[in-house]
Amino acid sequence: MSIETTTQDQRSNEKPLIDVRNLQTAFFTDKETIRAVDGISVNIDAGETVGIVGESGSGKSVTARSIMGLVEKPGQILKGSSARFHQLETVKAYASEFSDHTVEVSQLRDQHNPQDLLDRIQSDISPETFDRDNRSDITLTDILAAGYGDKLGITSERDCVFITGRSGNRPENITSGFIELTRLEGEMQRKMRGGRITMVFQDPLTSLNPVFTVGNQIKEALDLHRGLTGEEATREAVELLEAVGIPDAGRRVDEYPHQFSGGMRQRAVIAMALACEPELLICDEPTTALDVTIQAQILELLEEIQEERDIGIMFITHDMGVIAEVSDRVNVMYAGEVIEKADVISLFENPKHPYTRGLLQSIPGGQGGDRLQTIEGNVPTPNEPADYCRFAQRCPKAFDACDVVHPKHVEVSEQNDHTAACLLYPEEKSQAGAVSLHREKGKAGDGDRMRGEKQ
Ligand SMILES: Nc1ncnc2c1ncn2[C@@H]1O[C@H](COP(=O)(O)OP(=O)(O)OP(=O)(O)O)[C@@H](O)[C@H]1O
Ligand code: NI
Repeated sequence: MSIETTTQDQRSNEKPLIDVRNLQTAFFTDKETIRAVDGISVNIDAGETVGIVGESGSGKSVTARSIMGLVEKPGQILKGSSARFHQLETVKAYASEFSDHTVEVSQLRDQHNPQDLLDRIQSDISPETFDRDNRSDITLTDILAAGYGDKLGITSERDCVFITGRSGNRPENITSGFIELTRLEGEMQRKMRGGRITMVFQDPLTSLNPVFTVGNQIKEALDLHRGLTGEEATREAVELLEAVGIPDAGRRVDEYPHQFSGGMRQRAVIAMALACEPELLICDEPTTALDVTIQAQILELLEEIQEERDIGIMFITHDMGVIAEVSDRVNVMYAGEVIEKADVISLFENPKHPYTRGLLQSIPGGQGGDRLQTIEGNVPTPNEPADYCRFAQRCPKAFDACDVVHPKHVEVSEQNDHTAACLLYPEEKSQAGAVSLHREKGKAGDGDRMRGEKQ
């Protein structure tokens, strides 16, 4: 989990493992609509750990559940959202197994001009909806991934593997493409969840069944996702338990979860996750319930696993200290939005958003000195698309415009890819200049006021 610029550079031409764009997940209850995740964009490369940090209720878990396909009624991922899974081998396997859910974008491209299609989408959509800077940058692939293809009648609502390039007709000749995670269902969903993408929750008992031995549960995963059974599966289960540092694995494989300590249980859950050979591991507060020593051991274990297996990790926590330890890059969430993103060093050395600064001051021994400061007030529930800054009420730096202009992400330092959504930036502009920049960015057809159509 070191920051290696060379690896970053080598990868810069490639697609990230997962590319989440403008993800919006809302809960439609009788009383209210909760826009739990309101337009976040996050990407993760193979071998990289991306942290998601924010106070309770900021939308971290709903982000994870949306990617996993675990959003349940009355929750819904809204149209305009996209989460593209780019791992080529998996795309090929899906294209082969679910060929009737596959669309050849290069062929559609000959027939359709993205700009014409955009004109045909009724609501006025801004480039921001697609996480692009200009309207002309929006591609056909963006339009399909965000779920507008079926609205336009050029794909079916069941299409989910979008193939952009291949030479010849066979799945093995596919050269690029992605699986749109927000549109998976049924068997396609089951293969992805707990297969290519797995999740580790705060409480290991959510993932472990008390009536089966730990070994049997690992073997079930091995059977389901890798077709291993019998002796072979038992051997692999023991090896996995050894790999996650469980001593005397040959004996413990036949024990039940209640015979394991909390830390050992979480290790067993991680072994179960690894049994599926995931490409992406989502950890939602995996160490929050553990004591500090065990927590450190689990974090170390995750780091080892990652180095060995080159998997991408999304790491969710409300703890800035843990984030500093595990992440390569960090996304700070507030009320359904990512409000600052940067590599971990820039974020901690040079935090920009007043909310990030507030979080850092609340770390014991952190920038607040010995006094532990917490930000006064609570995260508001996002009920409406915001045309103001959701943090303004609690922000020590707020000024008049914060109540009427929605801040957009702008570059805030020379460091690459360090952005914050705050009207104080860019610093080199006057306050009025900065405000009008944010206003302009949000305009482009007032698109984001129109967001959030139900799928
Ligand atoms: N099933 C649900 N029905 C209605 N609202 C929900 C549901 N699940 C989550 N929410 C709401 O979505 C918002 C975000 O919740 P989420 O669990 O993602 O927060 P979080 O950042 O993970 O917080 P924590 O640190 O406490 O785990 C909250 O306002 C929450 O009440
Ligand atoms: Ni959570």
